[in-house]
Amino acid sequence: MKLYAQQLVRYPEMGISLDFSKLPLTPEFLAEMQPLIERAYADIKSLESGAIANPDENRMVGHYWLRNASLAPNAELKAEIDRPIADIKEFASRILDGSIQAPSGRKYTTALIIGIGGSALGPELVADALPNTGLKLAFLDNTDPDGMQKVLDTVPLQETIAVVISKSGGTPETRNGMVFAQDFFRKNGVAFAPQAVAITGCGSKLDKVAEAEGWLKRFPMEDWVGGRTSVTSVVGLLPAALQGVDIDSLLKGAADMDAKTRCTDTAHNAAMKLALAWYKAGEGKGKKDMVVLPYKDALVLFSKYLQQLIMESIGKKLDLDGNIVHQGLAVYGNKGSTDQHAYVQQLRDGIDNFFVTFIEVRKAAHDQVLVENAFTSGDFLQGFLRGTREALAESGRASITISIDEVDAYSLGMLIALFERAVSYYASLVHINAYHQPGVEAGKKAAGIFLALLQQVRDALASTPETAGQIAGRIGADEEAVYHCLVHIAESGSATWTQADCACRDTFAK
Ligand SMILES: O=P(O)(O)OC[C@H]1O[C@H](O)[C@H](O)[C@@H](O)[C@@H]1O
Repeated sequence: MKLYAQQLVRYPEMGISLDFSKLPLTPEFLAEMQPLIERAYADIKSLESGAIANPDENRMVGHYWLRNASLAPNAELKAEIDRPIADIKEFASRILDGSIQAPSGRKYTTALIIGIGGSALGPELVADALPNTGLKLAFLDNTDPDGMQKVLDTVPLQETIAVVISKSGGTPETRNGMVFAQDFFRKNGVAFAPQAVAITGCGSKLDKVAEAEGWLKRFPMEDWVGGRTSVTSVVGLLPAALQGVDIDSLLKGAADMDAKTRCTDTAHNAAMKLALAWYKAGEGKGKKDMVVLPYKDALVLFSKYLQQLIMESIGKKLDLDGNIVHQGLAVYGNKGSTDQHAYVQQLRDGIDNFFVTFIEVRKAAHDQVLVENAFTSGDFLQGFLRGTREALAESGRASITISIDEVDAYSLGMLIALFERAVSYYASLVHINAYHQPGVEAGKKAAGIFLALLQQVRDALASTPETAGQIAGRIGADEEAVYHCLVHIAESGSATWTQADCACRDTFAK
């Protein structure tokens, strides 16, 4: 049998196949990995049965139940899944058919989604990948005031429903997005609360604000769903339903992939094979980055989505026994064949520190135009995919190719579940906790310290010009940090800044 056929995992009834022939999982490698493979199957089984799979936060990890509620360990949890889905569908259909109208009396046409990280990347992926037959979606996914203003300037406020998403309900960027949007609504004479929906944990800060202000609707978010695996929860499903996506199809794609990759026969388990390929490529230590190259514009955000899913899950300092391991799997990518005109040069000829995951989409709805002789654009796209894959292989560069028939709600659900499960398996293979993110806290704490210093520096600014060093000396703070506070204060218009030849002699005054 040819290698490409030997190294293929196919689920023809689902329209997906994975070709590992350019990163072959040899019988010897599989035999060597068998003990770890068995551990990974046992781990995912206990995770799906409701074990505390996130020991640090003492939480169950239940995103797989979201697409098959019967797996949830008890009736209460099962109801927590079924009820919101019915609720989402009912709410979205009433928004779409106009039976819930904006206070202006108009039908809603736009949804402004406010969230960040796991509370934005999934909805953004779905919004970009799938057709829009319902509301137009716009996103505030950062605390950059100029970025937010740019988005707000495009939304018709009197027919815009605002959906604020935060699992914790306390993420500063999302709170800032909400306050910024509220301010914009107010300045334009539109009340925010009657057009606002919250998706958040019960009793969170956001939940309390939404309740106190009488927002249109609050959807609870379960504590056993992590942000980066929340796209098949209310976080992803409500925006998708508002966009007009068939959310049952999305869930079905994910459920079917879950079912296929629950089997312990590795030869037929696409997610386990994916995890094993990652392991093989990077020797179980993440020594090679994963470049994601979807040859379909609709999937351009997929690499960004996978970046969080994989890097926040796998990038860990400690293993489950507390040993320092500094695990990780770096992910980047854009789309083929655009990348061929950007960084594929390095992939082919430069440093060999990566493997590629090609994503091929077999069908194209608009491929009737002959662009050269008998060839269409789609022929070229296919040619570039196959050509790049071969050219990389010729120079010894490994790749995996995932092929799907088309990008629709079903196949997107399928891809999301495939990678979620590969992450679960890979985390077990390398023995780390995939479901916490302790490292993220360090940046948040440091930002808090900066803000406290910013206030101190603002209060300390005098009308006589002083250098950062002089102010730092007066308030007993670090000179470099004070300098950056002063520049920020000056650039926001609250101080004058006289620049000297050398930065350390710059002076600042009120
Ligand atoms: O949904 P939220 O609680 O607002 O969290 C949004 C995001 O922020 C955090 O910093 C985490 O690192 C992410 O995993 C999370 O998705």
